This record gives sequence, structure tokens and C-alpha cells, in this order.
Amino acid sequence: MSVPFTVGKLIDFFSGNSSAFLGLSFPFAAGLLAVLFTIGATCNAGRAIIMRLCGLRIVARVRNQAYWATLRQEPDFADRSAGDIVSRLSVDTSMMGDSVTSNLSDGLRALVSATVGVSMMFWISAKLTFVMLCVVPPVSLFAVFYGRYVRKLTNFTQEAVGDMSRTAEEKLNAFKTVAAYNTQAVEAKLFANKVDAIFNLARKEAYMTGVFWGMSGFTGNLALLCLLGYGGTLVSRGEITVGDLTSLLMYSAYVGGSVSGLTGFFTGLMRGVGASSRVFWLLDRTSAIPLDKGVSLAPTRNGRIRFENVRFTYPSRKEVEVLKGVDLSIEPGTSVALVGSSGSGKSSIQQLLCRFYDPNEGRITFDGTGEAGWRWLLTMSDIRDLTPESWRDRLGVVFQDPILFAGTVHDNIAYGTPGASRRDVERAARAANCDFIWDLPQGFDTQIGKSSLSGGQRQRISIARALVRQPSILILDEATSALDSTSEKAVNKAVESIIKEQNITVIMAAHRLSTVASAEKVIVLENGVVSEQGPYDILVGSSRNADADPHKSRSQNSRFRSLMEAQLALEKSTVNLTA
Ligand SMILES: Nc1ncnc2c1ncn2[C@@H]1O[C@H](COP(=O)(O)OP(=O)(O)OP(=O)(O)O)[C@@H](O)[C@H]1O
Repeated sequence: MSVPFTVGKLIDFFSGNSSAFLGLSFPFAAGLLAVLFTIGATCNAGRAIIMRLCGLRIVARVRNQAYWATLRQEPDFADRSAGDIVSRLSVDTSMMGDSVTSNLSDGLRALVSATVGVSMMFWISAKLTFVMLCVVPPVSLFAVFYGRYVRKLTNFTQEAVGDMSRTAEEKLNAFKTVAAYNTQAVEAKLFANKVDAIFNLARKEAYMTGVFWGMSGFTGNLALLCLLGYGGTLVSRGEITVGDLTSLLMYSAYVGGSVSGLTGFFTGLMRGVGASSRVFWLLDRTSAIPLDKGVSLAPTRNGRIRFENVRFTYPSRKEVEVLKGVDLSIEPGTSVALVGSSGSGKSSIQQLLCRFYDPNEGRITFDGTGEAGWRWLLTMSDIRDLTPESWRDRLGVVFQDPILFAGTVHDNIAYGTPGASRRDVERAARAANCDFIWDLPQGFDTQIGKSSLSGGQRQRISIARALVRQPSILILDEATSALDSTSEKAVNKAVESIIKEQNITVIMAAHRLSTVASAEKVIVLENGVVSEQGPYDILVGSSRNADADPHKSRSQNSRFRSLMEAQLALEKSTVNLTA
């Protein structure tokens, strides 16, 4: 800020208006200025470096915290808004970092420059400065409205960007489906619509920005005109010198630059406020199922699981009740098959067991202390009272569509069991009938990705992943559906022996007769309620609700029989053929 003042004094000194330069000898004053400029340059560099580093640190820290906050949400949340979360983690966080560092620093610098510049102008000529400043207020007022408008637009734009990312992510994940159905053009159009939405928002901002800059440029020129016209008059009247007028001109340019910098700061700040509100929303969101809320379940013996009048609707589809009062009981160390037509609620029961959701009514209890007789009643816990973390530690889960991550076979099997040794991993792999691993080029150290193995191989690795945890409860959702019947039999046999060995409860959702037959108890679901349950042999010989009413007459028209009719007939004909 000393430059305009110095230039004015220099002009006066050389034009003979003043006998001394800044009241000092010329070489001394020039040396002093050189020192001042060096200090200024060093501070400027320091400011830029410090602010940049602060920005990077803030972005890194906020990203980590936001990702951590996301991972601790209920699974349904991330499932529904993955694309949007990615945009919050990438774009919003960096906008937020910029806004509070380089933008803030530039803004503060502009504020100081404008204040010092205006003060210096007043000091040189209060009259002239006052005339000039009359044109500034309308621009400032406009800047405030402009900033607010930009904040609103930023929020809309970020939401639109999230929407676009979601669409792209979904379709890129299903690239083969898009290719198989030749829907590239349809998808490109859908994506273009999302891009158009972003473009339209950006266009609105562009119009507003254009008007703003046009207006502020015009105001600046008007101020300059005042300065030259009125300032020239003051020089001719001898009220100020030519050097003073030059200093004033330069200060006004500095102040003009600072004011536009302040406007940029204000809009940047508003953009940052918009982006940070989206990031803070994520950081502040409380999970519907907090991971650490409740009593930690000690790794004790296995226990009985009971569903008591469980009613459930998915949060994203509140109008459809999926489970309509499910009552069932599963003894520890037994295997149970959930059977029912597609959409009857088998996976939903398993998801509730994993506590990905909580029931709307009723409760799911676990008697984890293994007390015998009536005493187990006293030790039963509603699984909602347990921390999801400690509860899930007891579970081994294999989903319908198993996911493998980039990494080695070993890493994939040991995923979630960091302490698992190579021996543990190999034992689990053997139990899950993963013989093919030994034939891979680098065995357990072979790198695998999302799609480098067949469906059946992926399923078996997922089963090994669940077994290596040595769970109390093994949840298998159509876990062997992609296996050929020999592999399926081998896996079922291995799982059976592990159940006996380790007292594991197995709850499997299955359509295949061979898998169902391997279970000790079959629970038949129909339209969200348990319609039959009992041992396989009885249901197949067809007792209706053998558990509930063992004395009831056997019916050849049981729901289980009709579900399995085709497979039972096939089995019968195979037996006849073999005979
Ligand atoms: N995430 C979800 N959001 C909303 N509704 C869902 C969700 N998942 C499942 N549903 C609905 O809940 C009902 C029961 O689904 P569920 O997956 O439990 O059936 P299922 O018996 O396991 O079927 P399948 O044998 O085909 O796997 C279905 O009507 C389904 O449309």
C-alpha cells in the first residue's frame, strides 16, 4: 500500500514540487523502500504457502471425517445415496477448503487493502475521496444479493452434480447390461439431461455474474471520471499536487481491485457455505442404527434366536409391509432353511438379523449366554439393545451377489478378520470347497478383482470369508445358487460338519431342494408371514405347520410341497432312473 504514496512523492520530487523524497535523502528512502518491498514479498509468499497448506489439510481432514461418518451410517443410507456422497466427499470438501483458506486470505487482504487505500485517499484529499465514494454503495448492495443468489445456485448445482454422478455410477457398474441391451444412446440421453440441468444452473450464474461485472466496471469508470474531472480542478486550484493526484489515481485502482476481490471473496464464501452445509449435514447425520449404541455383546456361547411378531417395511417403500408379524425360533447350533417364493421376505429376515434395519413392530431376541431350561428367558436380549458392532462380530454373512474387492485371494477371505493367519484362511477355503485357489498361478496371493472369477468361485470365496470369522451365526442368502450340484453338495457337507464342530447356527435362504434338504428345520414364508415350519422330512411328507401343530393331519397340499413340486418330481424321476 506504500507504492501509490511513494510514486506520488517521487513525481513531486522530480517535478520540483518537493525538495526531499519522503522527507529523506533519495538513496536512503529508496533503500528503505527496497527493504519494505522485500518484507512484503516474503510475507506474501508465506501467506500463499500457509493458506494453501491449511486448505489441503482441511480438505484431507474433512474428507476423512466425512467418509468415516458415511461408513458409520446404516447400510441403507449409503445404498441409496452413493453418488451424492461421492460428490460431497470430492467436490464439496475441496470447495469448502478453498473457501476458508485461499478465499478467506484473499478476502482479508482485499479488506485491508480497501480500508488502508480509502484511509490514505482521505488523508491525501478528503473532498475528492468523498465524491468518488458516492458511486460505491449501489455496487456493494448488489454484491450482497449476488452472493446470496450464488449460494443458492451452488446448493442446487451440487445436488445436480450428485444426481449426475449417481446416474453415471449406476450405469458404469452395469456396463455389460447396457451393452447387451444396446441402450448406449438411451443412457447417453439420460446422462445428457442431467448434464443439461447442471448447465442451466451454471447459465443462470453466468448471466448474474456478467451483469454484476458489467455494473461494477461501469461504476469503477464513473469513479475514475469523477477523480480526473474534479481532481484536475483541485490541481489547477493548487489544493493538491500532481503527485497527490497520481497517488489518488493509483489508490483508487487498488481500492477498485480490492472491492472486486471482496466481491469474489463474498461469492466464494457463499459457495463455501453452500458446500459446507452439505458436508456438515453428512458429518452431523446420526445413523438410524448407531454402531456403538447399546450393550457390547461379550463373545460368549451361541444362543437361541427368536422373532416375536416382527413387522417390517423398508424405509424407502413405507407403503408396502414386507413382514407382517413373523414369529419364529431358531435353536443354537442348528441349521434352518428359509423357503418361499421370490419376494416372500427371506432376505428381509436375514437383513433384520444383520441389523441393517430394525423392525417397525415386534422384536428379535438373542439368548447369547446359553443358559439351559427356562433360565434362558432371563438372559434374552433384544438385538436392538446390543451394539451393532459386537452383534455383527458374531455373524458370518454371505450375500446373494457376493462382492470381492481388489486384492489377493487371501486378503478377500481374511476381509473383516484381520487376525486370520494363512492356515486359518486355507482351512476356511478348504471347507468352502475352494479347490480352484490351489490351481491359480499364485495361489492365495493371486490378485483378483470384481470380475476375474466365475460366479460360483466368488460365492465359494465369500463362504470362506464368512467361515474364517468363526461366527456363531452363519447367514447364507442363496449362497450356493451359482454352484454346480457337485460343488453345492460338497459345500453343504462341509458347512454341516462345521456346524456340528463349532456349534454354529446356520440360517440359509434357499430355493434349491438339495440345500433345503441339508437343513434341520425348514421355515416356509408366504407373503411376509410364516406359513409352515418343521423338519424337512415332515414337511416333504407333508405335515402342515409341524412345530405349531404336530398333531394336525398330514396334507399333501402343503405350501412347501407346492413350492418344491417340480424339484421333488425331478428328484423322484432321477431316483427311478437310477433304480
Ligand atoms: N431395499 C429394499 N427397499 C424396498 N423394498 C425392498 C427392498 N428389498 C426388498 N424389498 C421388497 O421386499 C419384499 C421382500 O423381498 P426379499 O428380498 O426379502 O424377498 P426374498 O424372499 O428374499 O426374495 P428372493 O427369493 O427373490 O431373493 C419384496 O417385495 C421386495 O420388493
